Amino acid sequence: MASHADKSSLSSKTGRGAGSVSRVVRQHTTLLATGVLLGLLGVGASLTQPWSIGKLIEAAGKGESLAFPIVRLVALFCVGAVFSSLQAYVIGRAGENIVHDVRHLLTGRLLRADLTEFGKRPQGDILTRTVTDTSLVKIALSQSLAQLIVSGATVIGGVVLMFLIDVRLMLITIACLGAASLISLSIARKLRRVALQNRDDTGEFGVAVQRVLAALPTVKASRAEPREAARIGKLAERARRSGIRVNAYNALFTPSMNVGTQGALAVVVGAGMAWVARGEMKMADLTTFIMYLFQLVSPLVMFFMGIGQFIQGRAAIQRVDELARMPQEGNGNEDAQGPVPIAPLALHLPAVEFHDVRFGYRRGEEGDRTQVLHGVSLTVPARGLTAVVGPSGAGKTSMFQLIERFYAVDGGVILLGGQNIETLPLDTVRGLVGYVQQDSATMRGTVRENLTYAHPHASEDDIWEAVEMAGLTSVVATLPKGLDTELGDQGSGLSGGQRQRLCIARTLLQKPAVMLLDEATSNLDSDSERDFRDVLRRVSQQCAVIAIAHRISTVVDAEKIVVLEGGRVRATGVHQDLMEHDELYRRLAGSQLHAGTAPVAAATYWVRGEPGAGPLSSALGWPQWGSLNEQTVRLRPIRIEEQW
Ligand SMILES: Nc1ncnc2c1ncn2[C@@H]1O[C@H](COP(=O)(O)OP(=O)(O)OP(=O)(O)O)[C@@H](O)[C@H]1O
Repeated sequence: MASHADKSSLSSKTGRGAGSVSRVVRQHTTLLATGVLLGLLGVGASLTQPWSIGKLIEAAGKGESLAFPIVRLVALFCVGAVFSSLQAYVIGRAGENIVHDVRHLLTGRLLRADLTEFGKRPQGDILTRTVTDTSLVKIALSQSLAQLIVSGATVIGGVVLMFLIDVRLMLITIACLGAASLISLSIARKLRRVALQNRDDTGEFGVAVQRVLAALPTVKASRAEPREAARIGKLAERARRSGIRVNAYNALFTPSMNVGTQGALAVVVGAGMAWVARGEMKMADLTTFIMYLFQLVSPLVMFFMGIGQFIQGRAAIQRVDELARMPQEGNGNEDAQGPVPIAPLALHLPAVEFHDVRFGYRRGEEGDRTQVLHGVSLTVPARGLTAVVGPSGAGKTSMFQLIERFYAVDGGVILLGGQNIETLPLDTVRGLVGYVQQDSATMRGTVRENLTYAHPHASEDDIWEAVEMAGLTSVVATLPKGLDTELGDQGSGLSGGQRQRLCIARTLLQKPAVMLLDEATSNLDSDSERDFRDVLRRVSQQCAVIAIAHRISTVVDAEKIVVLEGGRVRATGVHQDLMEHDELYRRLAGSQLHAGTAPVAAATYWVRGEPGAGPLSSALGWPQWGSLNEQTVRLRPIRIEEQW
């Protein structure tokens, strides 16, 4: 994994460092400039304070009235304090505005990100960049930048005034502070390096934690807790070590400046007092000089710290810019088009057509692809159930993802209601197509929020109709707060089958023109699945339903069945035809059947001890599928190894 330093230098080489963040910052320059101006006014006030103290000492020495010098001094203190707190508020506000806009921009781009590119990045890394790095951007572009300007101005102003007071003392001061600054600069350089390393280490720790949290049940079921704890522990240890190094350099940084200042102070006081004693210098001037020297220390330290912070912040800016440059769906023009009214699809045209569609997932560099679909052509009528069956890895889910336009085809064309989907706005495509995914995504939130996710303004009647159609009414009745029951992450609080039905109800509520069901019934029990078949019948009279069939019973009823193998359409027809003419379909029909009834079938096989009654129905004279009812199917024995 390349370090940030490497990435940073790469970015600057390609000239891509200044990007989205700098565009956001430009929108806040007025507020930032106001903050800096207030800071400079505060600097002006504080630089006149030692001069005013000198005047007070002079007046006291001459026995003049002290009232005016004291009032002037207090007024300068107050003005300085007001400007400095106003500056802190305005700069802080600008910083919050910047971080808000950067996060808003990033979130928008992440939500519209091209899925291929998105899939290449660890989610923990995306989270770190969106949350932590944006905070560093805020610090770099508001606090550190203002700190650099204000403390820089204080240092320059102080140095000039000290030169005016006494050149010899100033040269002594520059020599001492210069030596200390050189040491501090070299420490700052090392500090930056270890701080970047610490950010990398902390980021890797975050990625590892996120990875196990996302798969905690798997970790537990695999008894991998000790291994994961050790692995994450090592990363935490690495972050601790680099954190300690950061701390060590930080601990050296300020004291090295302090030593320089204290050295300068000692020499200045010694030499100055000698010159005062010899009458070569006034006591008031020496006091003023020493006060400037004191006043110089803190801005000087702040200046160097500001440099360190700004450098770290620049690395964060580059990381954020890199994320914001993530390729976008539809070339990023989707939002510009705004919501487009969605017209229903024409009934006389097929709902979906694939014409010689070729597709492969991009891996790594451009051009490096895993070819998945090799010239798929098929037609899905505007009404009725079309089933897609095929062995695992045949490309069934990939076809659905192309219809949803999660990915773009490499060749051929997909038509939705007679129109090329690539020419339709994404919003229209996804409004027309409802998708129940294989791993049925349910989210944290109430059941109602999950149901209305694709159709937030659905009426209560529509919600209950969808709940009823998906067979969820009795489930909702048992929930403590009905539709307003809170679910945990990934919908925990419901069973797998209930979550799946929830996703089906959500898609029904969307009233899509095309409904894609990716093994949507895999978690349903036989009774629920039978009810759902009725639902499918009804829904398929309202729209086109394309189902990746897990259960053979879903396929039996389908108006059209497409058999996919190795990314090619191998056969198309109705169940009976395919059983008669397609060898693979016959085989698949058998194995899908077993997948749904495996435990029963396997147990039957071994208990009965009828090894002769094997699974290859046609070979062993098994009855034709059409003549089987569900009960016969459930009792049919299979070999144990077929489960695998
Ligand atoms: N995001 C991805 N990146 C790279 N390759 C992928 C990706 N998703 C799927 N594939 C590959 O594409 C091929 C087809 O996958 P797909 O999920 O479409 O198959 P499927 O027929 O739906 O399989 P299953 O029935 O097991 O769900 C597989 O070889 C798979 O490894």
